[in-house]
Amino acid sequence: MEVPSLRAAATAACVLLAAFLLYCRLRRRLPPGPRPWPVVGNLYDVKPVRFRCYAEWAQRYGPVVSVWLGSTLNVVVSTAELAREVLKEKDQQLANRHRNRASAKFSRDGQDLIWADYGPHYVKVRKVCNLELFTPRRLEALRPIREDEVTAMVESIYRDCVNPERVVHEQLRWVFDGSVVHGVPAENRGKSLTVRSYVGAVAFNNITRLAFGKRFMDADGVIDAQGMEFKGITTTGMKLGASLSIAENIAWLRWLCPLEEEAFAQHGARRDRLTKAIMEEHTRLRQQSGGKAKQHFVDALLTLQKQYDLSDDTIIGLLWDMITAGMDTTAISVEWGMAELIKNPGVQAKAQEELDRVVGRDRVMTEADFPNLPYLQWVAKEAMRLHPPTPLMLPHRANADVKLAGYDVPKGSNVLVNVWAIARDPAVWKNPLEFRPERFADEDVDMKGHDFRLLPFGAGRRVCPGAQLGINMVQSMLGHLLHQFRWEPPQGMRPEDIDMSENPGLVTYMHTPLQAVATPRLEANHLYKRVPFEM
Ligand code: HEM
Repeated sequence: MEVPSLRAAATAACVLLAAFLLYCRLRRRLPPGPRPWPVVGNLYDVKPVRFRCYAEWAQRYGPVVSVWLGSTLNVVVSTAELAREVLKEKDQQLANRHRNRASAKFSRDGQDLIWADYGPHYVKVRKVCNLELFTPRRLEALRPIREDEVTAMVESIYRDCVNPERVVHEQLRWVFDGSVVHGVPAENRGKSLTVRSYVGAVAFNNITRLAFGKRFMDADGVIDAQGMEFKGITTTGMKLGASLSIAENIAWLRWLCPLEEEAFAQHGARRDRLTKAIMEEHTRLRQQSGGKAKQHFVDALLTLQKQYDLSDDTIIGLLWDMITAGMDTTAISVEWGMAELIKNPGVQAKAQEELDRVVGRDRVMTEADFPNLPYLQWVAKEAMRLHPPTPLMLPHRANADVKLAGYDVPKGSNVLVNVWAIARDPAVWKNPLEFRPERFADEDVDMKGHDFRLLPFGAGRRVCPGAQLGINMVQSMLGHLLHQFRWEPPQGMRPEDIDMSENPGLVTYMHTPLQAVATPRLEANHLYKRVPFEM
C-alpha cells in the first residue's frame, strides 16, 4: 500500500510542477516576433545578414522583437531609447555573455574579458584594461608604432600604384579575415588595388605589436615563422568556430553532434605554446634590461600579474581578446569609409582640402594634427555610423528576469542592440542614408557610449575598452590615405556601382572587397617612405 501511494504523490507533484512551469511561461509577456516553429524556433527564418533581417522585423513587430534561435530566446532592440534601457538602466542585469561551445573552449569558460560573465573576475580584468592597458599615457607611448605602420602602408600603396611591374608576394595578399584576396590581375597591377589588403596589414601589425610586442611581417610583407604559426592559429580558430552545427542552438541535440574535442584541445595547446614562448622572451629581455618594462600589453600584464592576481590563462586570454576584437574592426571601418569616399567625391575633396590647409603638402599628417582636422574626424564618425563593424555589438545575456519596454525578458535570454538600425533610424537622424559628415558640425554627437543614437563601440559597463585606440587607428589610416592619394573606382566602374552589401557574420566586412585606383597627390617622393620605429 505504501509504495503505490508514494508513487501517486510523486506523480502528482510532477504534474503540479509542470503545470506551474507552464503557467509561469504562459503568464510571461514576451516581446512580439515572428512565430517560432517547434524545436528550431526562427532558426530558418533569419536571413544570413542578421542585422538587416532584424531591422525588417522591427518594422513589422515593433522596436523590441523576440527571435527564437532553437530553444534560446534572443531579444533584439532597435531604438535609441531601448538601447539606453539595455545599456544604462538595466546594464547590470544584462552584462553577462552567451558562450557557445566554441567560445567557451577558446576562453576557458570565460577566463578572459570578452567572454567573461559579469562578476568579480570580470570586474578585476576590466580594471586592468581601464587603469593599466588603455590609459591615455600608454596609447600615447604606443603612438610611434601606429605611425610606423600607417607610413608603411603608404609606402606599399605608393610602390604598387607607381610601379605596375612590382611583384606582389603571395603573403602580402593574405588578408586578416582569413581569406585570400585573389588580388589584382597582373595586367592591372598599379592601377586597381584591393584596399583591404593594405588596411588589413596595418591593423594586423598594429595589434600584434601592441599586444605581443612583435612585428611578424618584414618590410616586404613576408611573414616570419612565428607569424605563420600565429596565422595558422587564427585560421584554425576561425574554422573551429564556424564548425558548430544546429545543435549549438538545440541543447538536447548536442549528444548527437559532439564537439571535435581533440581539435579544440590541439588548438588551445598550440595557442598556449606560441603565447608562452613570447611571454618568456619578454621576461628574459626585461630581466636583461634590469627590470625595465616595455609598453606592450604582454609586458604590462606580466609585470602586473601578481598585483592583480592574474592566471596565465587570463593573460593569454586577454592577449588573444585584443587580436579578436581589435584587428578586423579597425580594418573594416576604414574599408567602408574609403568606399563611401569614392562614392562621394565631394566629401573626399573636402577632406583633402582640409588636410592640405592644416597639414600642408610638404609633410605628412600625424596624430598630433587630429585636433585641427574636425572634418576628418567627422568622416571617420560618419563611416562608423553607417557601417558599424559589429552591427549587433556582442550579445549580452540576462543574469536575472528583466523587463524591457514593459515586456518580460527571462533570465538566460540574450539581448542584442541593433546599433546599425539605430544609426539609420529616420526618427533620430536627418536623411540617415546619406554619407554626410557635415551632420556632426550641426550637432557634435559622441560615439563612445554617451549618446544612444550612435553606438559603434557599445555603451555601459561592457563598452569597448579599445574605443579610443580604434578611433585613432581609423582616423590615422583615413587621413593618410586621403592626404597622400586621390581615390577613384577602377576604370570602367561608376562610383554608384560599388557593391555596398555586407558579408554575414558577427563582424561585417564588405561583401565584395573594395577595389580602387590610387593616384599620389603630394610631389616629394620622400613623403611616401615608411618611418620605421623599433619598440
Ligand atoms: C573601430 C574599432 C572598434 C570597434 C567598432 C569596436 C567595437 C566593439 C563593440 C561593439 C564591443 C562590444 C560592446 C558590448 O558588448 O556592449 C567591443 C568590445 C570589446 N572591444 Fe572593441 N571595437 C573596436 C576596436 C577595438 C580595439 C582596437 C581593441 C583592443 C585592441 C578592442 C577591444 C575590445 C574588447 C577587449 C572588448 C570586450 C569588452 C567586454 O566584453 O567587456 N576593440 N568592441
